[in-house]
Amino acid sequence: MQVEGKVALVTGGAEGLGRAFTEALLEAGAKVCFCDVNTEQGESTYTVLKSKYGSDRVIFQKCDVSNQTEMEGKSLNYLFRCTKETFGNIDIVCNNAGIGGEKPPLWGKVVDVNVKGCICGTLLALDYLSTEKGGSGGVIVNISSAGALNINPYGPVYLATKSAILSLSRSFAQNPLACSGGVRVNVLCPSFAETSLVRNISEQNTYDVNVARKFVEHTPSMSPKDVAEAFMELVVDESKNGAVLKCSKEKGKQYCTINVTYS
Ligand SMILES: NC(=O)C1=CN([C@@H]2O[C@H](COP(=O)(O)OP(=O)(O)OC[C@H]3O[C@@H](n4cnc5c(N)ncnc54)[C@H](O)[C@@H]3O)[C@@H](O)[C@H]2O)C=CC1
Ligand SMILES: CCCCCC(=O)/C=C/C=C\C/C=C\C/C=C\CCCC(=O)O
Repeated sequence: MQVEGKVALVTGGAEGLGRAFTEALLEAGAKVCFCDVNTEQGESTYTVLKSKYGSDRVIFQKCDVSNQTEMEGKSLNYLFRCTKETFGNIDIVCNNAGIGGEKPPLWGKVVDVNVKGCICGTLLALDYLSTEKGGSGGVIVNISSAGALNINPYGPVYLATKSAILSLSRSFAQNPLACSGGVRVNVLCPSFAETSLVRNISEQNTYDVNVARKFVEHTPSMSPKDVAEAFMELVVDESKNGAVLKCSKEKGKQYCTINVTYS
């Protein structure tokens, strides 16, 4: 896909990986709407990006991806509508917003943000991108985790949500809604990257926090820019649909094949 002139929507773009994805898309010539629940950080990032890329190429919207109804404030429905109204089309969607939290009552919010937010964002993306519904096709990249391909005793709820994103994306890639509408659906599975999510590992979002921190310390971490490079490959390479791309500091990019049969 030629990214120049295309329109992208990124959730959770105020900082971390979402900000790096937003910048990579802007750098490649796209117009980007990024959203975040954190207005202060979002506005601050917007100020930087606007001065670098121009106010006609980037917009920031406050949005909580776990908000399923218009009544409660800025929902994903609103975000998609606003992006289309501002830029005229949507070609690229990245469902990135995600949080960690293992213990009650936090784990319910983790499911709402990571799973429901990604499902809602994927369904809306199919609606807006599909050629059968007036769109011009395009690509959805959902953000899972390298942990979703394995087990991890310290973050079972977080990793369950990331496994859900993996299955959701691989399944939608073969679904008629996507296939007949010219929409590719790919999933990125990063290992550790230097962001607030990892810096803020605590008793609330991991079991055995000291062991978890040691595990993180001993696993080489990527910069958000490294992860954005892998993300852009899934956007640009039109041969990739249903692709599962793992990336890590030690091994770089690796496409994963998952073979499961029903019998
Ligand atoms: N940092 C890492 O090592 C890895 C991160 N990931 C995934 O990458 C994604 C981004 O994570 P990071 O950048 O590391 O985290 P981060 O905490 O640095 O950034 C996440 C952003 O999402 C926003 N956000 C949180 N809840 C939201 C909501 N309900 N609605 C809208 N925005 C919301 C936050 O305010 C923040 O700006 C997440 O889905 C995470 O699970 C996956 C693998 C590794
Ligand atoms: C090789 C595992 C890569 C996991 C990368 C990832 O998604 C990082 C998430 C970091 C924090 C999320 C917060 C809580 C979830 C808890 C654990 C995740 C794994 C932590 C660990 O010690 O392995």
